[in-house]
Amino acid sequence: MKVIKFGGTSLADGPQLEKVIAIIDADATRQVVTVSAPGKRFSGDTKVTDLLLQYAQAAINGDDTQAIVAEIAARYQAIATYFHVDSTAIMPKIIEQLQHLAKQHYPSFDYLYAAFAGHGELLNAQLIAFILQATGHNARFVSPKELGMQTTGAPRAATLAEISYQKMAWFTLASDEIIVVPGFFAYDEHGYMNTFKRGGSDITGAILARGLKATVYENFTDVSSIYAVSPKIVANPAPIAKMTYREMRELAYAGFAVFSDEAIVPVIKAGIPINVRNTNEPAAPGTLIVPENEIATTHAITGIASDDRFATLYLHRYLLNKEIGFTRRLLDILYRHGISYEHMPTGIDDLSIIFDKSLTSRAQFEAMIADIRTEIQPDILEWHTDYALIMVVGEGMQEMHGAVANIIEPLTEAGINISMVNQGASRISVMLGLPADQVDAAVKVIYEQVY
Ligand SMILES: Nc1ncnc2c1ncn2[C@@H]1O[C@H](COP(=O)(O)OP(=O)(O)O)[C@@H](O)[C@H]1O
Ligand SMILES: N[C@@H](CC(=O)OP(=O)(O)O)C(=O)O
Repeated sequence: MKVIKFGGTSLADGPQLEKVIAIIDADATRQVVTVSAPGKRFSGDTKVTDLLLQYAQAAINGDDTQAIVAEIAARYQAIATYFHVDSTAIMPKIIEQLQHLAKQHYPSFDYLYAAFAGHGELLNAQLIAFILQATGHNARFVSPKELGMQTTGAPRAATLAEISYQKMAWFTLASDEIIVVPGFFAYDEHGYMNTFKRGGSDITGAILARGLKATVYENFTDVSSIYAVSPKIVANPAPIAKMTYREMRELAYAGFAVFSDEAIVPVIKAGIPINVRNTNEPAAPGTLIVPENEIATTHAITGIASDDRFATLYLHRYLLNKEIGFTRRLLDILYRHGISYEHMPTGIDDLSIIFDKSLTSRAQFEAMIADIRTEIQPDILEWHTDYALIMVVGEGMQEMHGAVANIIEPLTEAGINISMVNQGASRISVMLGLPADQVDAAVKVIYEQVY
């Protein structure tokens, strides 16, 4: 059995869903179908998830929500209309669930946002199961709850409770049936809808692959390959035919938006290969992501990823490295404010902390900085919100001599100033930190150098 996941771009409208159904039909073992919410139909369009977040905001503000509900419903209606199905049997249910969202009580705004956002996938899975049935498939909608999936943690950045896998082992799939499972969300122990982080339908697919013991996890998107560098930065970059889990995890963390970094973890545990493929070119083999022992390294560097979602705090204080308990006091402040950090490179008198801006609000950061000023009293404190990281990743880097010099020298020649270099911990990557406005230029220079 294969688990297949279709991203928002693969489900944006009727013609896209038609391609998806052809892909399901082409292989009888593609029985577990995970779906995202309808994504962008064209550049500048708005994803249904983002429309739902607008709806959530309007509901919080007490604004009139009729127009936004109609806009969201129209996205589903257009898909139903394309397939000429009897939409009176499904659309009223979709509209009712949308309207019900604004009438419910939530423990906090975070729970409210999570519930609104997750409905993009919930309603799409219901609609797709309905269309599959109407077009002669033995298909049914299956909720994450029915499968035994249970979330834990923050409502909008949840993780799966480990107990879920025991429950999932009890789920039985008939030999000839197709199940359609909404991606991106599940319910917590109190029954509240929680979502994984944005892009989290990839995570659902990976959980299903592990929990239902798939032979492969096929992840269908809108590119025929994972490329050595983002096609948004370099035109026609080199495709990657095969890579390891840990290469993918590091690259995904640092900006390869094509696959979510957290989605690697469940499949690693089960050793299931991931195959990233293109809905618009289903015959292309795509990229295979496999365990470390299944790959013979062909080149030292597999990929170069970059992301500007970071901020950095720089602290300078003489004899900082001699002061016992300094780091602990600093981390206590972060802990008190509920802030997690990404990296903390240190020198003898200096320390930087790199944060992921998408995880923390501006107000939280400001309160944290105020406490650091009073409690730590650094000689210099700088806060930079436009910070980017580049990850140069490859299994072959472990044996490569002069890897860092090979990357840094051409950047220096190009006048690009790198403020942080970190190699070592993972042995398969070099991490560079730099101002966000220089990141694309730096990625191009590195790509030219290593490919
Ligand atoms: N290294 C890369 N290789 C391929 N695609 C990449 C890479 N880095 C970023 N992307 C982007 O990821 C996009 C696909 O991911 P996403 O938008 O999440 O798709 P989906 O809608 O299928 O979930 C591609 O269109 C591409 O622009
Ligand atoms: N729809 C959710 C989850 C997701 O995975 O979407 P997509 O497949 O469009 O990246 C989001 O926008 O975050």
